[in-house]
Amino acid sequence: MKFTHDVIVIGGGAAGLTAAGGCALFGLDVALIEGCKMGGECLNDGCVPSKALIAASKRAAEARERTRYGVTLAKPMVEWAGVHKHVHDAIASIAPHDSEERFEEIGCEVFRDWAQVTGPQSVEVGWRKLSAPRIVIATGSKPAIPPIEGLDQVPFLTNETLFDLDVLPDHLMIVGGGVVGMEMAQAFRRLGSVVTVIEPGDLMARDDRESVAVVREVFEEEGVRFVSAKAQKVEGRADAIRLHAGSEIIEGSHLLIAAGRRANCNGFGLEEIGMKMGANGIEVDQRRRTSVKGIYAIGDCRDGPRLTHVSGYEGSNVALEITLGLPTKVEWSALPWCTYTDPEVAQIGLTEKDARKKHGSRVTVVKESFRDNERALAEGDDAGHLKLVLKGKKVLGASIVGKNAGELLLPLAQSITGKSSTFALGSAIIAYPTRSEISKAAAFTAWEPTVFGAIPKKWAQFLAKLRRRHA
Ligand SMILES: Cc1cc2nc3c(=O)[nH]c(=O)nc-3n(C[C@H](O)[C@H](O)[C@H](O)COP(=O)(O)OP(=O)(O)OC[C@H]3O[C@@H](n4cnc5c(N)ncnc54)[C@H](O)[C@@H]3O)c2cc1C
Ligand SMILES: NC(=O)c1ccc[n+]([C@@H]2O[C@H](COP(=O)([O-])OP(=O)(O)OC[C@H]3O[C@@H](n4cnc5c(N)ncnc54)[C@H](O)[C@@H]3O)[C@@H](O)[C@H]2O)c1
Repeated sequence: MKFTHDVIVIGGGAAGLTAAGGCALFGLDVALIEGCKMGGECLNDGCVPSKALIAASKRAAEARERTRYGVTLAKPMVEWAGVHKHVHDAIASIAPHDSEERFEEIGCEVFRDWAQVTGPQSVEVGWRKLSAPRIVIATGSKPAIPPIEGLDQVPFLTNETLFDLDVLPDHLMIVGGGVVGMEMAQAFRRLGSVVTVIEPGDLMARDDRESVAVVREVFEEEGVRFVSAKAQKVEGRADAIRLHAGSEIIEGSHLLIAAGRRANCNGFGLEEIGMKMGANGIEVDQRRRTSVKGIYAIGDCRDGPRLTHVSGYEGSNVALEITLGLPTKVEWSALPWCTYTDPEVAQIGLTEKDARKKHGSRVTVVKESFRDNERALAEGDDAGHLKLVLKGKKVLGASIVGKNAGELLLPLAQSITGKSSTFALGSAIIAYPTRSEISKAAAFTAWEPTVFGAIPKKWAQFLAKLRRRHA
């Protein structure tokens, strides 16, 4: 069979761009197909706008605490048009990196239309029929819309519309206290909205409970209200929405649904070619191969962790497998993630709870507080801690809550993957005063009983005795 390309990549988000770019850099003929915006969710309605909004909200929060360190700031004036512009300027500044022009330059043939899979090796896009021995599905996900009575009758926001708001909500009700719900709750509260989060289960359920408790306390101090119930019914109209949750009726101006994701895996031909689907996404093996030979699925469209760096990781794995024929499995033992609340909650590897489930009583935990970190004390910002989850001296995971916690994950990634030991981390020279010292302190604490144990003590005493005798 004569193929039009070596590989067809469907989806121009983090996953698809990495796979397509990687294959093109090895000189393959790549078709890259994107039906909507290049850059996908992360750039257009995910990470980038949310982090830009968080940056604006931090500035407002800083000014709201008028006098600090003996310095008084003016009362913050939040101008929504300016915040909106900042968010969209941030998107525009990163857009060239993900653009059609850049990927054409790298060597991809870029198609800006919706793809339809017509066979295990063929795809139609617009009027073109493409074929390749390998296809990569990287079609992402959509916000999941929970079954709430009346939701089809009232206007509601999702991450796809939130960043286009033309006014700051008076009262934002958020259904879902997961990652999106929590990041946006604090951002909008700090910008001046009244915010109510409706969550029946644990807030940020995947994270360490002690870390989340620190965040919850800060949120409550800042005035975010939590309702511990399921959103069951909504009614009303724009600017006057009533939401029923448990025994409460909450009235707000805007409603944000942040209740998880649904994979984009239907309606473009995958079922017709017999592709197996899992509970929430395309079923894949560890090499991201689907049940249809020659077709891979990566990123948010398959079941599994939904994060930009995971999409990128899977994209490069699949590119290596396709270009060099190297079977490349995913490996999650050092998977990091970070929720950009203030304080941040960062996690890598296993939480204490998951480690205990897996390794039982062999798990030990070392906890260091930022109250013992001199940089944090000097800055008067010492909320939070680092928990090192260990089996013997091996790091299984770490949970950090505190200012810039996400920046502290790198040495722990190296420790989990065996590229650096806890001993190396505990004895490294770290610039003073930095928050990174907390990782060194935790690693050293893990070694303390061994370093100052009976044998080294006896040896030191023996040497001291010898010295007294012979000096
Ligand atoms: C508010 C919010 C904040 C987030 N913040 C973070 C963060 O801080 N850090 C982090 O790691 N993750 C974050 N995420 C998650 C992150 O955005 C996603 O995990 C990531 O963008 C997924 O990338 P992807 O390439 O798999 O999918 P997507 O980016 O969704 O890309 C899929 C692309 O495929 C296209 N497509 C779909 N079907 C077809 C078709 N048939 N034909 C052609 N094109 C098609 C779509 O138009 C889309 O552009 C956030 C998510 C949200 C909602
Ligand atoms: N910083 C980051 O890395 C970051 C930021 C934002 C989003 N993301 C990614 O985006 C994805 C989606 O985030 P999310 O917050 O939408 O999902 P999530 O799965 O984190 O949280 C969804 C929450 O909605 C709740 N919920 C569902 N139905 C409800 C109802 N009827 N009433 C009240 N609550 C209800 C659930 O109990 C759950 O806690 C995540 O997979 C995450 O990985 C990552």
